[in-house]
Amino acid sequence: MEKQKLILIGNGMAGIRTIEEIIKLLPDYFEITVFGKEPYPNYNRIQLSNVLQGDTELKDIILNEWQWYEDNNILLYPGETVVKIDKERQVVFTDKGKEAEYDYLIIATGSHPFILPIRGSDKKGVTGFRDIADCEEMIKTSKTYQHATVIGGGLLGLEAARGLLNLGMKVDVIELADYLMEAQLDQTAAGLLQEELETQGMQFHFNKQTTEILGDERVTGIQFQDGQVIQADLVVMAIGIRPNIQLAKETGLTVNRGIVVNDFMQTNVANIYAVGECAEHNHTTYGLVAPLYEQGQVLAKHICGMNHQGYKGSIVSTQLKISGVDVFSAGIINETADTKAMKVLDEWQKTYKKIVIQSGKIVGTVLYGNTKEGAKLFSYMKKNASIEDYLASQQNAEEEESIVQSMGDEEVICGCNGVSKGTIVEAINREGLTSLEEVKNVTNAARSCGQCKGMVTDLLELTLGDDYSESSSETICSCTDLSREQVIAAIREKGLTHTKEVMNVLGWKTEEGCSKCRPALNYYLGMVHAADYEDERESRFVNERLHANIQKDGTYSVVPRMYGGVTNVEDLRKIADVAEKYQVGMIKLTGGQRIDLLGITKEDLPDVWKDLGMPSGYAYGKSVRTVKTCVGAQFCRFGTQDSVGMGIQLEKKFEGLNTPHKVKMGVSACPRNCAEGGVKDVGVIGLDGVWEVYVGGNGGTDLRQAELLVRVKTEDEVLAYTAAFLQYYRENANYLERTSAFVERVGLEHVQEVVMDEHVRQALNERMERALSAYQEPWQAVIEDEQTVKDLYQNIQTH
Ligand SMILES: Cc1cc2nc3c(=O)[nH]c(=O)nc-3n(C[C@H](O)[C@H](O)[C@H](O)COP(=O)(O)OP(=O)(O)OC[C@H]3O[C@@H](n4cnc5c(N)ncnc54)[C@H](O)[C@@H]3O)c2cc1C
Ligand SMILES: NC(=O)c1ccc[n+]([C@@H]2O[C@H](COP(=O)([O-])OP(=O)(O)OC[C@H]3O[C@@H](n4cnc5c(N)ncnc54)[C@H](O)[C@@H]3O)[C@@H](O)[C@H]2O)c1
Ligand code: SF4
Ligand code: FES
Repeated sequence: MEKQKLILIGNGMAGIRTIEEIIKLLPDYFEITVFGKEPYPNYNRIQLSNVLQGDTELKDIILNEWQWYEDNNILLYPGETVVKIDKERQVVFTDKGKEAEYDYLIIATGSHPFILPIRGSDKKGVTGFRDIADCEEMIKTSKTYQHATVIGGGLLGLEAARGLLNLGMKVDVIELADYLMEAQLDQTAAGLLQEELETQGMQFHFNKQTTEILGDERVTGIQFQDGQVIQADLVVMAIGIRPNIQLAKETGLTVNRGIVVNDFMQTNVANIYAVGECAEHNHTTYGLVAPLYEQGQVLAKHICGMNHQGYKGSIVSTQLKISGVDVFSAGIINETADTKAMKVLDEWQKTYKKIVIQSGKIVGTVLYGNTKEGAKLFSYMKKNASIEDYLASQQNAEEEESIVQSMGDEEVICGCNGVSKGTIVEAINREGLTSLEEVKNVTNAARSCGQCKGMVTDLLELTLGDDYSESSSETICSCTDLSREQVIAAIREKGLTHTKEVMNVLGWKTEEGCSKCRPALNYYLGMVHAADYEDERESRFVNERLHANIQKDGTYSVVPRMYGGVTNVEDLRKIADVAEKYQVGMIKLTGGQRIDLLGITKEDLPDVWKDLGMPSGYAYGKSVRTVKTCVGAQFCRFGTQDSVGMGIQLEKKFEGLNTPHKVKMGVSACPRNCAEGGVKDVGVIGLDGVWEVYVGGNGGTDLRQAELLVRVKTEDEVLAYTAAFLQYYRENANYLERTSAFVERVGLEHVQEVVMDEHVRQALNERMERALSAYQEPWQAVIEDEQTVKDLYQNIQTH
C-alpha cells in the first residue's frame, strides 16, 4: 500500500512528540517529512534555562539526534521555513524554494517572545529568550558587557536572570505588577522568592512600565514611564509569548490568539491539524509542555484512526527552574469569596505551603521552599480529591521514606509527560529497568524539565530495593556538579562534619539535598571521620533509620544476629516466645542462614528487640550482613578447616560496619563450597593448610563470580586481608556500589596490588579498626533511649 504523506511544520517539542506517538502506533503507515526553521534536530527548549545557568551544555539537550530521523525514515529539512500552504492542492512551500505534497498536515510552529512595541526595541542587545540562538547571544554578550536588564518577572524572566547572574552580569529585573510571578504565586510566596533572589544578587523594580530602549545602535539603558532611567547593555524581554499563527492565517485557517482546533486538534480544514503552543483549544492556548504532549497523544491517536475521547483541556502546574529555589504552583492560587485556604508559613526556615479549597476539594496550591509535595497535591487536584483524603494520606506519608511511597499508582510523577507512578513501576518490573536513563527512554518520564528526576530515582530505589545501585553517575546526584572524589577531598581538606555543612560549603543546588545525596554524604562523612562521626539518622533510608526491613504491607521484619549461622536452644526459645507473643506473621529462614520474623508493627519493634535480647542482624543495612558457613571439618567428612569458627570470627569482627552497599560473606571448608562463597562479596574457602579469599561475587540480579584475591595460611591473615579489602572498598567505592561492580570497575589486579603491599595493608587495617571502634549495637541503643522510641516508633511528638 502506498504510504500516506504526512508533513510536520515545526521541528519542536510538541510536533516531534506527536510524531513519536504516531510512529509508535503505526510505524510504517506514513511517509513523514519535517520542516524546521531552526538548524538543529529537535531539542529540549526547556533546558535552555539550565544551559544559560551553566548546569548543562547545548550538546546535552538534544532530544532526537539526527540518527533518530534516519532510523525512522523521517525526512528532515532543518533550517528551512515553510512560507506558504496551498490547502486546495495540499502542498507546502519553503523559503528555499522547496514544494512538498501532503495528505495530512500538522502545524506545530510554537510561539515567539512578545517584544514590547516601544521605541528602540529593535536595537542591538535587545533579545527574547526562546531558542538556541538567543541563548548563545546572551552568553556571548556576557563576555563583553556587564549590565543586563530582564523585562518581566515571570518564570522565563527569572530563569534568564539567574542565568545572567551566573554568567557574571549585574542583573536588574523589571516587573509591571507589584510582585514576582503574579500569575503563579500569591504575595507571601512571591515575597519569600524575592528575598531569596535578592540575596542571590538580583535587583528588582516593581510597578514599572518601560517606555523606551535607549542607545544609538546598541542599547545603553531603558527608561520607565515615571522618567527613571537605568543602565543596560543587554535587554531580555520575557513578558509572555504569542503563538505563531501568521502562516495559518494566510492559509485561511480559523485563528484567534492561536490556531483554532477542535477536540481532535483539527483545524477548520479536515486534514490540517495544529498542536502545541500555536494551537488554541476551547479558547485556551498553553505555554507548558505537559498539555502540549497531551494534545500530541490525542492527535496521534486520531490521525492513526484509533478510538478516543479527544482532548478536553488541561490543568497545569509550574515549577521554577532555579538551583536552590523551590517553587511550585498549580490551579487557583488566590482566595476568592467561595474558597478557603490552608496556609503554613515558616518564616525561619523560609517555607510556605498553601492549599486552596473550594467546596471541600483541593483546587490550587502554592509551595515555596519545599516542593516535594507538589506532584502529589497536583494529582489530588486533578482527580478532584477532597481535602480530607489529602489529610488522611499525610498521616501515612510521615511514616514513609519518601513522598513517592505514599503516592497511589494513578498519581502522576512526571507532570511534563503525564507519567504516573504505576506506569513507571510497571515499566521497571516489566523491562527490568535499573537506571534513570532507562526509565526516561521507556516511559518518557523526566525527559523534559527534569524536575521529577528525584522522584523517579526514589521510585527506582523503592521498586528495586537492595538491587538498586546508581553508582555509574559521575556526579553524586543532580544537586551538585561535584564527583564523589571531589566531595570526599573537600570533606577532608575543609574538615566538614555534617551533611548540611557539606551542602552549604560546596554550593549544593538544592537546600535539602535529595534522597540520593543525603545518605551518600552521611556515609562519606562517617567513612572519613570514622570514630568521631555522629551518624545522621534522618539522612538514612527508612530501613536503616528504623533498624528493620519495611515490608509491602507496612509492617517490618526482624532478623536477630546469629554469628556464622549458628544458633542454640536458648536463642531459639526466645525467638519462638517472641513470635508467639507478637503474633509474627511468618517465621522464615533466610538465604543467609538466619531466622526472619516477618509482619511486626513499627510500634512493637522496640519491645520485640527487648524481649529477644539479641543483637541486630543488620539484615536491612548498607553494612556487613551475614557470614554464611558450611558445617566444616568438625562434622563434614570433606571438611579440611574450621569454617564455622572462621565465619564467626569474621562476623564478630565486622559486625555493624557501614559499607557503601550491603556486604555478604561465606566460608566453606572445602572446594565444594556449600556456603556459596563464589557469589559472595567475600568468599573464603578452606583447603588443606590454606585459606583462599575470593572477592567481588554477587548472587543477585548482576550475577558475578567472585575472584581469587589471595591464598593465605592462617585465620589471622584471612581477617587481615578481608579487613584491607573491605576498608579499600569503603574508601573508594561510590555509595550504593556493590563490591562486584567495584572490583569490576577498578580491576582485581589493582585491588591485589593494594592489599599485597604490607604497609598499605597495615594502614588499611588500622583505619578499619578505627571505624569498627565506633560500633554501637543499634537495637540496644534504641531500647535505652525513650525519646527515640517515642519519636521514631510511636510517633508521639514530645518536643
Ligand atoms: C527558556 C525556556 C524555558 C522553558 N521552561 C519550561 C518548563 O520548565 N516547563 C515547561 O513545561 N515549559 C517550559 N518552556 C516552554 C516550552 O519550551 C514550550 O511550551 C514548548 O517548547 C512548546 O513546544 P512547541 O512545539 O509548541 O513549540 P517549539 O518548541 O517552539 O517548536 C516550534 C518550532 O517550530 C519552528 N517554526 C516556527 N514556524 C515555522 C515555519 N513556518 N516553518 C518551519 N518551522 C517553523 C520554530 O522555529 C520552532 O523550532 C520553556 C520555554 C523556554 C523558552
Ligand atoms: N519553569 C517553567 O515552567 C517555565 C520557564 C520558562 C518559560 N516558561 C514558559 O514560557 C512562556 C513565557 O514565559 P514568560 O515568563 O515570558 O511569560 P509569563 O506570561 O508567565 O510572565 C510574564 C511576566 O512579565 C510581566 N510583564 C508583562 N508585561 C510587562 C511589561 N511591559 N514590563 C514588565 N513586566 C511585564 C508579567 O506581569 C509577568 O510577570 C510561558 O508560557 C511560560 O510558562 C515556563
Ligand atoms: S563445603 Fe565442603 S566441607 Fe563444607 S559442608 Fe560442603 S562439602 Fe562439607
Ligand atoms: S516533571 Fe518535567 S520532566 Fe518530569
